[in-house]
Amino acid sequence: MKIGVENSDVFVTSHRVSETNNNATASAVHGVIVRNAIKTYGVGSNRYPVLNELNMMVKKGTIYGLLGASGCGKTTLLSCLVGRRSLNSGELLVLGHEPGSANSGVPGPKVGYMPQELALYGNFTIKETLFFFGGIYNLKATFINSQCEFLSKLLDLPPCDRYVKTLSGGQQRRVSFAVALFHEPELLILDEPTVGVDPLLSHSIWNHLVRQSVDHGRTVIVTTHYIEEARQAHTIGLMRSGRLLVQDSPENLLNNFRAPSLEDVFLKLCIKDDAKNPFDSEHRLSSKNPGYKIPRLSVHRIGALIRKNYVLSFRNIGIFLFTYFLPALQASLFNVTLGHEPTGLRMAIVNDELDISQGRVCNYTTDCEYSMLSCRYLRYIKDNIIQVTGRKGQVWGVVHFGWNFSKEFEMRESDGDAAELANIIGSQIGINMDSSNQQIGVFIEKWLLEAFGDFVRDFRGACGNVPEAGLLPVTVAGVFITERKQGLLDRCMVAGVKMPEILLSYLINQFTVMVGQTALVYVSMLLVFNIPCQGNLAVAILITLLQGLVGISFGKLNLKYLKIIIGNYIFYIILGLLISTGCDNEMGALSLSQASFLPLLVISGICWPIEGMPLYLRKIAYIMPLTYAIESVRCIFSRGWGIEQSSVYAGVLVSFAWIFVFLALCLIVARVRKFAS
Ligand SMILES: Nc1ncnc2c1ncn2[C@@H]1O[C@H](COP(=O)(O)OP(=O)(O)OP(=O)(O)O)[C@@H](O)[C@H]1O
Repeated sequence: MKIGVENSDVFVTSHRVSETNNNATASAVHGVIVRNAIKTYGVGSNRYPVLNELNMMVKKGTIYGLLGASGCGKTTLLSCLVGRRSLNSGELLVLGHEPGSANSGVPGPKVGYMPQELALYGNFTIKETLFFFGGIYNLKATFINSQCEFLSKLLDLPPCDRYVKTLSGGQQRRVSFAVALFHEPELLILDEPTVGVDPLLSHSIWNHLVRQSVDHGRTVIVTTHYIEEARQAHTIGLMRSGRLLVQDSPENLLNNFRAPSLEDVFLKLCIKDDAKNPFDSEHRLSSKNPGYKIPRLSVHRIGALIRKNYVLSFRNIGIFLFTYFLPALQASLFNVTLGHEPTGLRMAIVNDELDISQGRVCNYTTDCEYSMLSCRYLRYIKDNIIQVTGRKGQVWGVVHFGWNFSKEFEMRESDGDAAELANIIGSQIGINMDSSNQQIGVFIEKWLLEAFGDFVRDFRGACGNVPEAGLLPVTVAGVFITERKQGLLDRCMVAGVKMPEILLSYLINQFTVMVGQTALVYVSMLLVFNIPCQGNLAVAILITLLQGLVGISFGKLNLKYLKIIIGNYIFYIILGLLISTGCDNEMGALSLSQASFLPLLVISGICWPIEGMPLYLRKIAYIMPLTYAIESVRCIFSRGWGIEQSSVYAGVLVSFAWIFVFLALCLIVARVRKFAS
């Protein structure tokens, strides 16, 4: 018999969808009930319907074969059934509950899902794969082992210690099939399990499904493009353009349509459907957001995720070791490359005071004698400057002494305020600098001035005068320079894993790695580079660990005689999680992560003091996650300040605040993406 359901024609003989049916009664008989399901993709003018008032009833303990052309919406329907997507409107009951509702067990242990894509970890062995999902379902090792043995024989799997990535395509699909059914769920949802497998395997998969339903009373929904193989299903649903054209037993379909094959039935239905109204129901779409339920975290699921993360990390031991030692390596590299005074800077010395007849030898006395004072001054210039004679070769500048420098200097000393201008000019040391490199120029000028101070101090002392009286009335204090990663996910989620559990497991894994990284950084800084910590080292380590939750950055602190480089990780791991939550692929996440690193580094005052930025940028700089943290560590290391100082506790508070902000954003982005897709 034929029943018209609103504007979609659905032929129902064995099951009639009655709106007056009591849900409880229907659920007792039906494993899955779908009523008036509407699902759209896209937003605004790009919004298009994929499920169009679809109605479907799957009796408990039966096999339902969902057939339809590519793109008709089968996978979308299944993903709504397993709770990975939400309907825009309509009613969905799986095992008597709305998917995702409390105690529904869907997603969770009541459903076994085999997605279209492989959705297995290639670096896991078959056994590790089953143990990982077993951990998520909280199954005992003895049960997993016995199932592993049983399914190996049943599905003719390769030895359990073989890596998934080394298996053939057909073998991988059998492992994926084993993962869907090994925890013996009430409901099996299989998205094209027989695609790309040989007819023999396809036959054995169907035989197994029949046994699962007949012998164990399990409900099975299976999609396939191969219409004839679905003859073994109890019910067949023929889907087209987001609607079910018909659902009935294969025998009834063949009889009712007087067709020799199911393909012919489908063909007749399609021709009939084409004569009907075109697919357009957009005007009836309503928006229904089921709202966000705060999921309960499970220790065994988090545990399984953490073990999985560790196993996968250690399988890529090269990359793991690289990332583990990277902060210490980078910190060391920063320490050996940045902040040191430049050496080997060539300066040309043009000394006209030297006597050509005496071979221009630069001799001087240490007495109070106004003779060859230019040579006496030159001996105080730091070894960082290489003095070369004449103006030959590549030099950073020229230091020039007049022919009568010592005498002019003496006259200027004795005449004081009465000294003549010519005399003053004659007693000057001429310095001409190549100003193409500002930092080097600053260093050289500073050293030449320091040398002059030392020279005056020495000479005046030798003459019995107050040494400091001849010094320039300027002191230069310490200069501060502050320098600081999807089917698999779906499968885990259908198994009951919650987004916060995934985030938490990553945080725990990364945190343990980070503790080792931090230890290495501190050992190299304190013991190898002998950077002293004037304050409480524990607070500095706490800030580093808090900051470290998201990657690596460096803070370089240079105070007069010391340099400190600290690796910061926590902040960047969370930033990485946030980026990967919002990205569809690893390359996108990596690119975003890299792209965000440098701006963050620059704006946090690591490369250049914040005080040198425009005022509007300073305000932004101060709310950046690294700014206060670096300042705190600097205050602890160089000033010896404690946690009671606002500059120190601000770093701790700001680090905590950013961790919570980013974690909250990760969950919001994951939620928005679920509803947008
Ligand atoms: N995340 C998505 N965002 C936007 N459109 C999507 C998304 N997923 C699927 N679609 C579109 O929805 C339609 C139905 O896709 P779906 O995967 O449900 O079809 P299907 O019947 O399972 O196809 P196949 O048999 O080829 O797997 C297709 O037009 C597809 O391009």
